[in-house]
Amino acid sequence: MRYDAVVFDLDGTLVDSAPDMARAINGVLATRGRRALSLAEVISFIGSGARILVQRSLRATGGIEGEDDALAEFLRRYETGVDHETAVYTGVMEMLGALRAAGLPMALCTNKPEAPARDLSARLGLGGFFPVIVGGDTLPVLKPDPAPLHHAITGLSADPARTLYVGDSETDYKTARAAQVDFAFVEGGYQSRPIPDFAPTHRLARPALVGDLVLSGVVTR
Ligand SMILES: O=C(O)COP(=O)(O)O
Ligand SMILES: [Mg+2]
Repeated sequence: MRYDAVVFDLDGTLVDSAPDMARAINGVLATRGRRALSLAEVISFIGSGARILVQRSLRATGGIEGEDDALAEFLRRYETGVDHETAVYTGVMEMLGALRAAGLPMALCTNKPEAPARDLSARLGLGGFFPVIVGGDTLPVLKPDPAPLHHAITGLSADPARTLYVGDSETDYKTARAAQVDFAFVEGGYQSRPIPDFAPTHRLARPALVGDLVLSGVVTR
């Protein structure tokens, strides 16, 4: 058994995007007279998409009233600076290059809305690796519903049974499980709590190791 396609999560898996998300949400909070969130707090709120990030941030600083306006302002602020401080994790460009050279089709499946996901990928030089990018607003449902992952796999014309999903969060784990797709958990991303009943197919200390895992053609369960 070897993998014929790989789908990646974005935030906390391929890129360290939390600083720009923190700047945008703290801008929203400042205009409402709320306190600023620490980077660690923001990281703990990432993983379920922009609306949930805004909801959690408002709730943590006094209450969720005005959520729709706050979400619109968050997206405006975020979209004007998606790549100010966001960096691709070490070794990721080389790993993606190696997978592409081996002919593996690759997609992104992120809960970040599709427009900033595409913009960020393009700005960081990742866009060319991913003919398919599924964001948190591409479909009516987002992860952990399995539909976005299935949509990405279908977009690649790949076989779900031979596809690996790579992510950093409980949301990604649940998504892969619901989609019945093998899952490689990348440590050191934005997952700040232990995941209940956690049994990923693979655990990797860093995202760059996806290359060795997939290109070795060996599946260790
Ligand atoms: O934007 C989020 O909440 C999470 O994004 P991710 O799915 O790329 O980790
Ligand atoms: Mg993530």
